[in-house]
Amino acid sequence: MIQVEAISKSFQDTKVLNEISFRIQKGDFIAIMGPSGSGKSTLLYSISGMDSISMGKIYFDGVNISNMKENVLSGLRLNKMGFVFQNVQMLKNLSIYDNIILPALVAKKESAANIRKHAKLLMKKTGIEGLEDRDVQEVSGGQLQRASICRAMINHPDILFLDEPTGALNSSATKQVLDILEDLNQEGMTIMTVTHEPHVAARAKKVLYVIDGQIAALKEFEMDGDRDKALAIWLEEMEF
Ligand SMILES: Nc1ncnc2c1ncn2[C@@H]1O[C@H](COP(=O)(O)OP(=O)(O)OP(=O)(O)O)[C@@H](O)[C@H]1O
Repeated sequence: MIQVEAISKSFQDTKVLNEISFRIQKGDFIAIMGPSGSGKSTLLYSISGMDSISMGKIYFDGVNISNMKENVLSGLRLNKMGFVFQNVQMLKNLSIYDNIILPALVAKKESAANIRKHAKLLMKKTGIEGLEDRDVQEVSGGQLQRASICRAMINHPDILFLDEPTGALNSSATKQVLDILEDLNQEGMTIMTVTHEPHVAARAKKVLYVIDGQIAALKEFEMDGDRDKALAIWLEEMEF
């Protein structure tokens, strides 16, 4: 689905990504781990076209998006990609429901009835049905993050990008969000998330470990094993 070819990115004189190459296949669930400042978020934002790159190419479904005009790229992001961040970015003057359906209203791909049906389904799936009319300030952090997953999914994206999605959540809210991500992935959604938390990365199928803007190692999990243990052993063996 996405092919990353030798991408580099610099901020002023500092090279933050250094000739990174890899592929994201449909149905992947990839966690990007690595020390603070290693380039994890920059990598996520570069792949998703939110950030420009200095060198290299990124192909999305065979189309080179690294030199696309911003208006074409923003259409691609709206229609094909979903985004979830650590600090939920929702409009405070809209209800939870209106925030969720907003990208669909902007995309204008579906009828109002279909948007409503899809939003209701997503809210049910993520366990936040009944919160439609609440203000953003009237729900918990975990509920708000689940609402942002609904919003990210509303336009039926091909891939979900997440940056530390559980970083601001307590352990039960974290578990709920991770269970949702795992369910979505089992239904076929492709997911890429940045995390520094091993218990989050252990829900993924693959872990990319980034050091100094390069992929230091890649781990593929055996899906039926104890992934928390396998990850801990791998991180220790690799001396990460
Ligand atoms: N807009 C920017 N301008 C200048 N330098 C930047 C900018 N964004 C990131 N950097 C630098 O690029 C490097 C990588 O940042 P990035 O946020 O990708 O790291 P990270 O691995 O996600 O870190 P963390 O785990 O702390 O969030 C850091 O040294 C950071 O200071």
